[in-house]
Amino acid sequence: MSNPIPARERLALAADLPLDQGLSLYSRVAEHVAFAKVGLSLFVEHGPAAVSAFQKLGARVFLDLKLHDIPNTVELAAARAGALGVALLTVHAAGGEAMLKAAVRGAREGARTQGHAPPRVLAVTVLTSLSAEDVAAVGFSGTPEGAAQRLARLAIDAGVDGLVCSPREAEGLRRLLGSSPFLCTPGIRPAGAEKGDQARAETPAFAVRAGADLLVVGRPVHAAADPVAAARAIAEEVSSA
Ligand SMILES: O=c1ccn([C@@H]2O[C@H](COP(=O)(O)O)[C@@H](O)[C@H]2O)c(=O)[nH]1
Repeated sequence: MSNPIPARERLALAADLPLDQGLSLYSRVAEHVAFAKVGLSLFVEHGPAAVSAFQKLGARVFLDLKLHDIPNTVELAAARAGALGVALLTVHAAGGEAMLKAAVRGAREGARTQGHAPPRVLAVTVLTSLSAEDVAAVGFSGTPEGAAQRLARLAIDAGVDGLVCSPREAEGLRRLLGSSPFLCTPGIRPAGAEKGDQARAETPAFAVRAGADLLVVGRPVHAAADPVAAARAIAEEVSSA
């Protein structure tokens, strides 16, 4: 059975490009992709101007800053992000309960001061670039899936709205946490696409069937000979999964 949410609402373009190129690419694929993800490179270079530039194109902005600091610092940063009217904001689950609660509080308060809807705060569990060996080397015990589940439980209990995880972990997180957390999966690679630095990548159809709400795609669209055709093909795969 196909998912009732249109594919466009389930796709985010990772705009990890110079701003002018990111805006131009988003405009071309906007018919298939509702969210533009502003990440570290764009935000370090352009700050809030990068957010407003995508908002002017009609994009819902996913501000992927992966905040990870002491609670007071994260609360202040999340409040500034909330005030920008972003739809989604990321923090690292490994920042711990007090930091996660501070992020949610800050994001809601910042949005309220500007009359915006509060962003969904998403906690990054285990980066999709980490292999099982990397996960062991950074000191997590067990498998990436086990570590993702422990971090996810901590983050959801602290009040975040959703999680960032590999498509490989989405099904287990749905079993553990039910249908309500918003699950966002980067590490999306259409069949045959270059994996690059993504160690725990899967196809769009795999992510949808595993229970992902939002799929993040960057290089498979940027690097395609025809980015619009690539975005359309991913949207069709999402619709028919
Ligand atoms: O665990 C994570 C968390 C965030 N990301 C971000 O998603 C995109 C993926 O881009 P691709 O070019 O499709 O690999 C990128 O902006 C990352 O910062 C992630 O990949 N994994």
